[in-house]
Amino acid sequence: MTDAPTGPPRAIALSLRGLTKRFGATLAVDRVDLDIPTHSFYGVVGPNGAGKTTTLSMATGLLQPDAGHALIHGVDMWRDPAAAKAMVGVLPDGLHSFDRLTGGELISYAGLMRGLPRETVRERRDDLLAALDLDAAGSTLVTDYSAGMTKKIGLACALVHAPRVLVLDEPFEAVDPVSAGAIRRILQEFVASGGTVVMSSHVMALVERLCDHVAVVGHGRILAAGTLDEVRGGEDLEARFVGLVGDIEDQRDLTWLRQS
Ligand SMILES: Nc1ncnc2c1ncn2[C@@H]1O[C@H](COP(=O)(O)OP(=O)(O)OP(=O)(O)O)[C@@H](O)[C@H]1O
Repeated sequence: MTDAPTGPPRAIALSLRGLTKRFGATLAVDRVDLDIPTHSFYGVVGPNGAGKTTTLSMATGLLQPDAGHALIHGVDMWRDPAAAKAMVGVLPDGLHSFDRLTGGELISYAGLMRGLPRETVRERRDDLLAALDLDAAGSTLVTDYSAGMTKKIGLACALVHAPRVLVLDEPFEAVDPVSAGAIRRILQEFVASGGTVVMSSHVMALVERLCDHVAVVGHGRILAAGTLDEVRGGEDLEARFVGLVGDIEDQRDLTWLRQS
């Protein structure tokens, strides 16, 4: 018996091999292997402290791994960081930016740092501020931004050099529903036009709605990874997630909180 034809294998946009990171006694990421196909919208989910941010930080050149490799379209992030980083846009967790710049200046700075011509930077800055509904805030200092606005300006900085792969840590956290809709549209168009999005999130419904692939991370390891349907295995993602990472073990009642 032969297997049904599945079509040619998709190229890999981001490949992690044996990625490992320890902080003192904590093994935050433990020999992670993961392949993220090109043109996928890939969700990374896991409980608090599972190792998502540490993994994504190593994959994008923000944190040096103790062991292992991260390849962006075949280019090793830690052997050839300039070439690898040119292909990635990153929205880190808790953006530490130059918050005495205005939003517009911050996008321009990101574009110039990426080597774009001034005129291109100007055009893209204005396009991004409009697309993310930040025109009015473009001349406000980032230090005066709300959490959601800071997230949006971080996303604009990640997009300005038109990367092939976007790696986003909790892009929808603290973002209002209208802005979330704008971000969703931008990301969906990015994937439809050939880009790859990797996004961590705690919101299972959002991952089910947006992502075509998902990895579940727990205790620094990949517990399940594949297409959304493969990982769900007929359940909804939340049920599968709880099944994989385990329910909270100590279900102690806070009886002292009861009012009567
Ligand atoms: N700079 C650091 N120094 C010490 N320990 C760290 C550091 N960064 C992360 N850790 C630890 O590594 C583990 C993984 O943390 P990480 O932030 O990657 O998890 P996460 O899955 O992104 O969590 P969350 O969903 O809460 O953001 C945790 O135990 C965390 O306390």
